[in-house]
Amino acid sequence: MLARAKWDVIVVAAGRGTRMGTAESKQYLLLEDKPILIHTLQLFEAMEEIAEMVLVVGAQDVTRCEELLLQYNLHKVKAVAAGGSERQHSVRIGLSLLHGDWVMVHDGVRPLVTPAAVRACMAAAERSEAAVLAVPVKDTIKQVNESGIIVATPDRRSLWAIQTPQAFRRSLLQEGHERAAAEGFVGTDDASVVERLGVSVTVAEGDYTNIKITTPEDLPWAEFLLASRKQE
Ligand SMILES: Nc1ccn([C@@H]2O[C@H](COP(=O)(O)OP(=O)(O)OP(=O)(O)O)[C@@H](O)[C@H]2O)c(=O)n1
Ligand SMILES: C[C@](O)(CO)[C@H](O)COP(=O)(O)O
Repeated sequence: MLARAKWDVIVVAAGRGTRMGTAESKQYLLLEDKPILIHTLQLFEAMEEIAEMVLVVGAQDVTRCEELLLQYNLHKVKAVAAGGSERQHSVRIGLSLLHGDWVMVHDGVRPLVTPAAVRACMAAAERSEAAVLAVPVKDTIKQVNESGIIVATPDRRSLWAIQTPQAFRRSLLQEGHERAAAEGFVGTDDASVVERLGVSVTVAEGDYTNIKITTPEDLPWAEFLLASRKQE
């Protein structure tokens, strides 16, 4: 039986990609034969659980992205909006354009997320109203002060590297963003604005191939992972 399409997705791609160090914003760099962002959008386009998407991009890229949507037949993207100065602002802009009950937020530069991982995140959110994809950290993580001195070594067993998508009942995410804006809070992920409401956010275990393409060495790694999948 086909799953009911009940999830909407905000794909955020309005960043400048400064850590990548390229003239072209990293979300438009080619991964194999098409832009990284297109890989990401095609993943959700193909999932029957997804009703519609909103794409949030740099103001200068709105027209370009509208043309890409036509070129790649990305019919579920119902709007392309100009983002804000921070990722959180871009999310909030996307959120204002959606009205379904359930919403996921996904980084446009995480093109390698799998449908199975997305489904695990959606299922966890449908149980708890808020869930994020994550993986246990493999390295020892330490807190270091401004002088470069280690001040704490958290127990690694409790540490997870948080990914996207992050999935929520839309009204909850909306409340979190409104509270954060009113209080001037800016976090680095979407769960943080919901945690501030005192809501428990569930972790759904994803996989280590769902990398965020951030710095130059991530590009060959993404190419390798994509090629490896084709051989599976
Ligand atoms: N104001 C912003 C900042 C980031 N993003 C998006 O959020 C995702 C994760 O952000 P990140 O990897 O940090 O991308 P950039 O901000 O572009 O990278 P950098 O910090 O190196 O400039 C990316 O898809 C990015 O385009 C966004 O939509 N709006
Ligand atoms: C949302 C995120 O991908 C979770 O790990 C991460 O916080 C984004 O951080 P960025 O600095 O905006 O890439």
